[in-house]
Amino acid sequence: MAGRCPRSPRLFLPFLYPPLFAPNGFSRPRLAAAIGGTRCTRRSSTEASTSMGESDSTASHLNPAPDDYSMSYFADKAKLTLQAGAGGHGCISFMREAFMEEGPANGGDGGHGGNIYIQAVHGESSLYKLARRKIVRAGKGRSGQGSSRGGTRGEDVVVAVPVGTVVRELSRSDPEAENRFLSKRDLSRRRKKAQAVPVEEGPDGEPIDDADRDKWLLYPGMSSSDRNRMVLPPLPTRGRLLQQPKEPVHLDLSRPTPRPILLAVGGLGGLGNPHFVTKGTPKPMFATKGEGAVSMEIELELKLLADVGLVGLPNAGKSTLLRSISNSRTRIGDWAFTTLQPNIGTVVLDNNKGRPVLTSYHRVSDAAHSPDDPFHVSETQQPELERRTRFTIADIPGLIEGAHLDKGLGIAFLRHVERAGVLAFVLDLGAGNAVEALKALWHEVGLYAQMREDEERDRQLQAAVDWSAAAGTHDAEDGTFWPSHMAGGGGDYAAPAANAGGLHIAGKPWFVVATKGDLPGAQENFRELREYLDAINRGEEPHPSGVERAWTKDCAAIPVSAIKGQGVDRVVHWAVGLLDG
Ligand SMILES: Nc1nc2c(ncn2[C@@H]2O[C@H](COP(=O)(O)OP(=O)(O)OP(=O)(O)O)[C@@H](O)[C@H]2O)c(=O)[nH]1
Ligand SMILES: [Mg+2]
Repeated sequence: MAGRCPRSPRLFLPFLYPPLFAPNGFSRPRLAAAIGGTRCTRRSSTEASTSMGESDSTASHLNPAPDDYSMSYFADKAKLTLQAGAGGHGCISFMREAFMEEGPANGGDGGHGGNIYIQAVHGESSLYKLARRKIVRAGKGRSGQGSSRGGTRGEDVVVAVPVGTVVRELSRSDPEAENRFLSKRDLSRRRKKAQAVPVEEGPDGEPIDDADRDKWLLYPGMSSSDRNRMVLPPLPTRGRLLQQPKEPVHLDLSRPTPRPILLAVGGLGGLGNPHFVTKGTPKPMFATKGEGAVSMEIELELKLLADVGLVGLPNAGKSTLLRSISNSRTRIGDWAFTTLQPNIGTVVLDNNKGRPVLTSYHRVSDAAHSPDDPFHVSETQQPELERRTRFTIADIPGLIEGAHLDKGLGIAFLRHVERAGVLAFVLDLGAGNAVEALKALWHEVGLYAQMREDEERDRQLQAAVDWSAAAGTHDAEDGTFWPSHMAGGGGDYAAPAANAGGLHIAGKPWFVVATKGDLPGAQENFRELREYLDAINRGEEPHPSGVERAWTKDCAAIPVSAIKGQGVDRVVHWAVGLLDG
C-alpha cells in the first residue's frame, strides 16, 4: 500500500534548506548532490547581457545573483505611545498581635511608578522594532502592605534608538499636572466664597478640599455612612522626584547620548496610613492613592548618519559601487528600484594590518565634554582630531524625475543623505546624457531641501502656537532636562532660518562618480560631463541646483567601472579628501 506522504524530498529541500541550494554557497554542490538536490544555476541579468562584453559569466562579489544579498528589516519612522508607570497605593493597616487589642497604624507606602527614558546608541540601525511595538510601558509601582512593607518600585524603561533619530512630541496627558491646576483653581474659588459663607474645617482647622477626596483610599470595612462622614486632612503636597520635561519635547539625537534622557515620569507612590496619625486621629482609616503617570505620544524619525551619501537615478550602479568599496552586501539587479531601503556600507581605511591605506583625520567633537557632566560643553577647549580608520556611505533607492511629486519611490529617502558630509552623484555613462541626468538629480534634491525647510518652519510655528496656548492653562514647570545642543533645531541639524533656500544641502561638498565606464559611448559622455563641471568650477555655469552660494569649489567627475572594480579607489580618496575638508 502506498504511503500517505509522497516521497519527494527534492521538492521541499530548497525551501527547507536554502543555503544548500544557494547559487554561491560553497558547500552547495557537494551537499546538495549528496542528498539528491538539483543544482540551481541562476545568473544575474547583467551577466547574461552581451553589451557588457564580459567574459566571466560566473557570479562575483560585484556582479552577484539577484538573490545573493543580505537583508535587514528597516523603518525610518515610528509613532510610539509612552506610558510611564502609575504609583502604587498606600496601605491602611494596623498592628495585630496577641494581647494587643488595638495596635498602631503600620500600612506601608506604595512604590513609585517607573520612568521612560530615551537613549541614542551605536548598534541600533533601524526603528523597525519600535514601529512594530507601538506602545512602551514602564512598570507600575506596587501597593504598600501591612507591617510597614513598602511596595516595590516600577521598572524604568530605556528606549534605545539609532544615532540620528529626531524625537518629536505629538501629545501628552499628565494627570498630576492637570490635578494640580484644578486644585489650585478650586482653592481660589473656595477662598472667594469663604468670604461670604464659612467653609467646613478639618481636624487641624484647615479647610477640607472635597475635590481631592477621590485621591484618598478609605478603609474597606467602613459603612457607607461612615465613609461620607469621614473628615479627611488636606492632601499632602509632594514634589515629583524627577522633573517632567517641558512640553513639547523635541530632541535631535545626532550623537550617542552618554546617559538616558527622561521623557515621561512615573507617578509617586501613595502614602500609608501611619503618615496621617495625629493627636485627633490616632487611628487613621485612610491612606493616599498612587499618582497617575504621564503618557505621551511621540514621533521618531531616523535620518541615517553616513559620511557620504550616494544619489543617483535607478539602475545607475549605486549599489554596485557601494559593494566595490565597502563591506556592504546590498542587493544588485538589472532593473530599476532594486534597492528599496537605505543601506549603509563601511569603507575601511586602516585594516589594522600595518600601514593605513589612507591617512585621514576627523573631528571627534567641537569641544570636550566634562567627565562629571557629559552634557556640559566647555567652550575654551580646542576640537579634538582623531585618525579616521573608516567612513560610512549611504546608498538610497534611486530618484527619478518628478520624484518630488511622489513618482517612483518619492524623495523621502533623501532624508538619509541630508546629514551626510559629502554627496556623491552616481551617473550611468551608458544611459543617456550624464549632464542632463545630473541636473535632474540636483533639481529633485533642491526641491527636497526646500520641502524640508518649509516643513521645519511650519513645525516651529505650530510649536510656538501650542506652547503659548498651553502656558496659559497648564502649570508649566521650569527648566529643561536635556542639554541645549540636543534640543530641536540645534545640534547637527541646522535650523532652516540660517540655511534658507536649500543651501543646507546645496552647500555640501559633492562630486560625480561616472560609472559603467566600460560601456560603449561612455568616453564621449564623460567628456561632456567633465566640460560641464569645469565650467561650473570656473563660474561660467551656475550650480546645477540653481541655489546661490552653493558649493562649487572643486566639482570633479571620477570615471569608474564598478562592476570590474576599476577606478573605485579614486572614489575613496576623493571622498576622504572632501570629508577632511
Ligand atoms: N557594465 C556595467 N554594469 C554595471 C556597472 N555597475 C553596475 N552595473 C550593472 O547595473 C545594474 C544596476 O546596478 P545596481 O548597482 O543595482 O544599480 P542601483 O543604482 O543600485 O539601482 P537601484 O537600486 O534600482 O537604484 C546591475 O545589473 C549591475 O550589474 C558597471 O560599472 N558596468
Ligand atoms: Mg541599488
